[in-house]
Parts: sequence; structure tokens; C-alpha cells
Amino acid sequence: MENIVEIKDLNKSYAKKEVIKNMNLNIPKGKIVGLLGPNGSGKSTLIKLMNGLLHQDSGEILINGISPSIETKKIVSYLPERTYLNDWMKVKDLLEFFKDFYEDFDINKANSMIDSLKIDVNEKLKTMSKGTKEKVQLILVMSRKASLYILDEPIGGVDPAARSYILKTILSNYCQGSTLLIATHLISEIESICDDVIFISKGDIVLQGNVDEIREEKGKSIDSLFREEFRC
Ligand SMILES: Nc1ncnc2c1ncn2[C@@H]1O[C@H](COP(=O)(O)OP(=O)(O)OP(=O)(O)O)[C@@H](O)[C@H]1O
Repeated sequence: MENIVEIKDLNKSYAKKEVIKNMNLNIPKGKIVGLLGPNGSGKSTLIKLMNGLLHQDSGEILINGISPSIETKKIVSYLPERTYLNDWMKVKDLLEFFKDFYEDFDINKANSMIDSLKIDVNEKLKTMSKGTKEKVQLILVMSRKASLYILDEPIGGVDPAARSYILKTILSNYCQGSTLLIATHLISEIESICDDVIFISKGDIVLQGNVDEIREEKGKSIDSLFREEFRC
């Protein structure tokens, strides 16, 4: 199977602190993959490296065969941990902004998700609740026709009742055949939608595999396995 992400012997330190340690990882095309790990395990650092926002000290990252660059930004739709959007913008301005900025942005798809989640297009990001802001940003990112979607903690602020509805809305709209990498702590919520999971601990991969196979082999849910593996 072809891989959308290939990582070889990757190392990254901040000052003297090693955060990614000789990591090797392949992510196959067409899968929904959960990137799971405790606080400080290196998830956001890895994602920033994949998006070219940080540069590794050594090793290689290939996205569809090329190093992170302007070329890979065209095929990667990224939801960062913290927003980069101007909060004085209204939802309808953001939709236009994305339409102008990304050739692959499908404004009709975005509008239909905005409608189904009952979001007011005239509201400014600034006055929105944290959860609604997250919904808007997720809709923008998922309305691109990308080959790889990378979501860093996408729905942490969304109330539990709305989470599964949002995940379903997103999944029924995202570009089939693409890969979705979701870094999250909300394991029980995403467990049912993921094909594969990756456990990261102290900057290295400690487990990677198919969700059903892992559940069968270990005789427990991914959520229980995570709690056991990373018990404080
Ligand atoms: N800019 C930075 N300068 C120095 N250290 C940093 C910087 N960014 C992150 N770190 C450190 O690198 C380690 C990994 O951080 P990272 O944000 O990648 O973890 P994470 O798995 O995403 O954590 P969380 O689940 O809490 O978001 C942490 O120990 C963090 O303190």
C-alpha cells in the first residue's frame, strides 16, 4: 500500500530537550488515523514538522514523496492547535477568504456544514464560544479537497453531545480516498471512526496498528489501553 507520510530516523530538539527521538513512521493513504499520546509526548511538534512550520535536526519527512514545502501545503489541509485566523472576521468573510486562498476549497460543502450545525454566518469569530469557533475552523479545513488532513486537537472545546454529530458531519463530507490524521485526547469519541491508531510516548512511536486488530489482540478498547499504558 502506498504511504502518504513517510518518516525516517527523525530527530528534533528544542534547545537541549529531545522531543522527537529517532522516529520512524509510515501512514498509508486512505485511512483515518488517531495520533494519541499524553501531554508533552511530541504530537504537536511532529505535526508542525510535517507542515513545515518547524525543521528537523536530522532525518526525513516525506508527504506524498516530497519534503514539507509550498508544494505539500497544496495537498495538506491543516488545523493547528491554536488559531491563526483574524477574530474580527465574520463566518461569511472566512468562507470568502478560504475560497480566495485555496483553489481546492469547496464553499458549497462548507456552507452546507455551516447550515447543518446551525452556525450564524454573520457572527464574528471574536464573539463566538470556544466550541463554535472550533466547529467553524474545522469546517473550513475539512472543506478543502486535500490528500491529507491533519487535525491537531480538533474538538476539545465542543460539548460532548455535539462531538459525535460533528465528527459524523465531517466524515460524511470529507474527500473520500484522502487520509485524516487526528491528534487528540478524546479517544473514546474518535475510536469508532479511526481505522488505525498511533501511540506516541516521549517522542517515539510505541504502538501502531489497526483499531479492530488491536482491540481483538489486547481484549480491550483503545481508550482503556491508552489509560493503562500512560497511567500517571
Ligand atoms: N517552542 C518550544 N520550545 C521549547 N520546548 C517546547 C516548545 N514546544 C514544545 N516544547 C516541549 O516539547 C515537548 C513536546 O511538546 P508538544 O507540544 O509537541 O507535545 P504534545 O504531545 O502535543 O502535548 P499536548 O498533548 O499537551 O498538546 C514538551 O515537553 C514541550 O514542553
